Amino acid sequence: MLRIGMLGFGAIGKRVAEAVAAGQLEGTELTAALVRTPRTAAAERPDITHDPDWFFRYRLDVVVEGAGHQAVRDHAVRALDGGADLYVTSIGAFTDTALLERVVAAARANGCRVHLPSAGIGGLDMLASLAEGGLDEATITVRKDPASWKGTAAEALVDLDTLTQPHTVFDGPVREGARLYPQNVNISAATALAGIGLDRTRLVIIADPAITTHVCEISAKGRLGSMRFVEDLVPSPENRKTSTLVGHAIVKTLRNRTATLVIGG
Ligand SMILES: NC(=O)C1=CN([C@@H]2O[C@H](COP(=O)(O)OP(=O)(O)OC[C@H]3O[C@@H](n4cnc5c(N)ncnc54)[C@H](O)[C@@H]3O)[C@@H](O)[C@H]2O)C=CC1
Ligand SMILES: O=C([O-])CC(=O)C(=O)O
Repeated sequence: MLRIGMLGFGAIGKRVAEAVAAGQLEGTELTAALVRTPRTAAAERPDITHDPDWFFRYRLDVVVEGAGHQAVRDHAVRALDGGADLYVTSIGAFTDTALLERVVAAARANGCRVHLPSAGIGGLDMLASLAEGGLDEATITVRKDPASWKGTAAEALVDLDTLTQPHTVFDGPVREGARLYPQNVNISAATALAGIGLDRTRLVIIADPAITTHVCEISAKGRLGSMRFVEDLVPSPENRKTSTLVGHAIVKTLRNRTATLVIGG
């Protein structure tokens, strides 16, 4: 039995829990989940806690983070020191390269692995393959409706409520943009780490009143050729900043862990 600990129980964590409960992840149990604040729901589900010491008392094979950058900073090394493999979705936390190095060192010291899953972005397999031959340039554009940028740095740049035209709220290196928008563009950090890195990958972020979905595009060029990938995804009713697909993608990634036949990757 694969024992999963979930950091976060929102749009992503609940989808993993649903999949386990529905028998869609064979041989897997959701052993415990860690959330930020004490919740009444914890009374209904004793396996959900806000107490890290309680969470880490469980023996876990896998810890899946779907909680945010601070959770990566606070709990990633501890999860690995406990002997679990770690899946991180808040990949923008690794714009802090020293943190990534600490996490990888902890994994190595404990004989564990760190996974940065595709989650909300496609095309990383192709991008990483292109990078094997050397990449000259890579750009990721993240376009979401104005409501998805509420509570972010974009609010200081533009009135999101009265926007009538697409507005570019960031254009620069991923290392800077993924830090500025921690809940919305983790996919840009995944793209950068798969390709030509956090400083050389260009990130363009657009608040677009003409759309109601998340439209993200990767384009890259190198010695082996070029690629262009576009996705157009439905926002999660649980968290508008997150695409509904992300939780499903994590379920697929976890299924690949135990599957006999693995496609892609
Ligand atoms: N790589 C990717 O494609 C994507 C990554 N993400 C990342 O996943 C995170 C979670 O996304 P959602 O599930 O939509 O968020 P959500 O807001 O629906 O749920 C977040 C959950 O994490 C918990 N949490 C927050 N901070 C915590 C902390 N410091 N320690 C423990 N628990 C904590 C909250 O209590 C809540 O249960 C995002 O903030 C983002 O960083 C989100 C979407 C796509
Ligand atoms: O689900 C998405 O739209 C991507 C996302 O929020 C992120 O990368 O943080």
